[in-house]
Amino acid sequence: MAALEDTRVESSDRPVLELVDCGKSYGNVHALRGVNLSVRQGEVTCVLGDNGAGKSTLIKIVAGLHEHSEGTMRVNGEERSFGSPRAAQALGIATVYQDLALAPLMAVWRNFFLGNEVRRGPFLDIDEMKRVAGEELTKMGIIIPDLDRPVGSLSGGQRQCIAIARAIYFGAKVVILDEPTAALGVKQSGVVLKYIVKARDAGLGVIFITHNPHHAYLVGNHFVILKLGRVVLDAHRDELDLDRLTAEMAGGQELDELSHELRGSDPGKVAPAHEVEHGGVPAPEADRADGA
Ligand SMILES: Nc1ncnc2c1ncn2[C@@H]1O[C@H](COP(=O)(O)OP(=O)(O)OP(=O)(O)O)[C@@H](O)[C@H]1O
Repeated sequence: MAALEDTRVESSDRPVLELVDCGKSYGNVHALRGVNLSVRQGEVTCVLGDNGAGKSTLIKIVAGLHEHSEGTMRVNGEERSFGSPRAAQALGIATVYQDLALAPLMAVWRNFFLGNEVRRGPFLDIDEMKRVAGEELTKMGIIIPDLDRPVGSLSGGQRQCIAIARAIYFGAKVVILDEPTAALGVKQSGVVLKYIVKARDAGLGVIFITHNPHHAYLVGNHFVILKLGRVVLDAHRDELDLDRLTAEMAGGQELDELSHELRGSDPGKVAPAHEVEHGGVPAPEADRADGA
């Protein structure tokens, strides 16, 4: 499968964000152990993993919500420990959560500036905010004819794109996307995936958290699979194809063992996992929705 487009800027050699041997424990639960991750500008780094793999924990560390308990985190080569989301944002690390932190009843332009309002004296400078929001969204290829529309009336894909555009406008160098396509249908996922490519081409380091290897492979330059808090695969796009990524994500060997077991109990009904299309992964929710 080919990438959506390959017009990206030359990615830099030095990672903008780096985790070295990072770990996080909650009491005696080791949510992450020995995790190495390098995020480069102009690249999409996909972090894949099943439920409980440690994806949310990783996001929380990089977003400044939680401190890591082991290892080192570096931003532009300097060792850092954020302590708060504000500290992460100040270093250009923005997180777009699944629930988006957009206010559904507020207009598009108002959401774009939420928390960073432009004022003229004691008053909000509404004209200026509308002008800039319109200009920026258009520049980033997001066409929303009426900026006074409440954000809640837009499609899920458009909402994701506005949240990403907002992060970029306010100076993000790294943007972390927490399962941005998980709740979307095929068409809307496509809108978001195209926008991820735009963010990458604009020179951002994108961390794309997802369950879906098909979505990851469409836009990713670099793939990391987490399992039970550990990195089980860390590969560049030219080192693996979609089938291998899907099989690794599905736990190829475990699936083969399972299909072997199941075949023992009901022969003829269960195909060997490696013969099941897409490595035996059930069609993701997103792909079953109608995408409207
Ligand atoms: N606050 C917490 N206290 C105790 N254990 C936690 C806490 N947060 C996460 N864990 C545990 O850490 C492990 C990793 O969880 P995490 O939420 O990071 O996984 P995930 O990959 O995001 O999963 P999902 O896709 O289901 O959200 C799990 O075993 C989870 O139960």
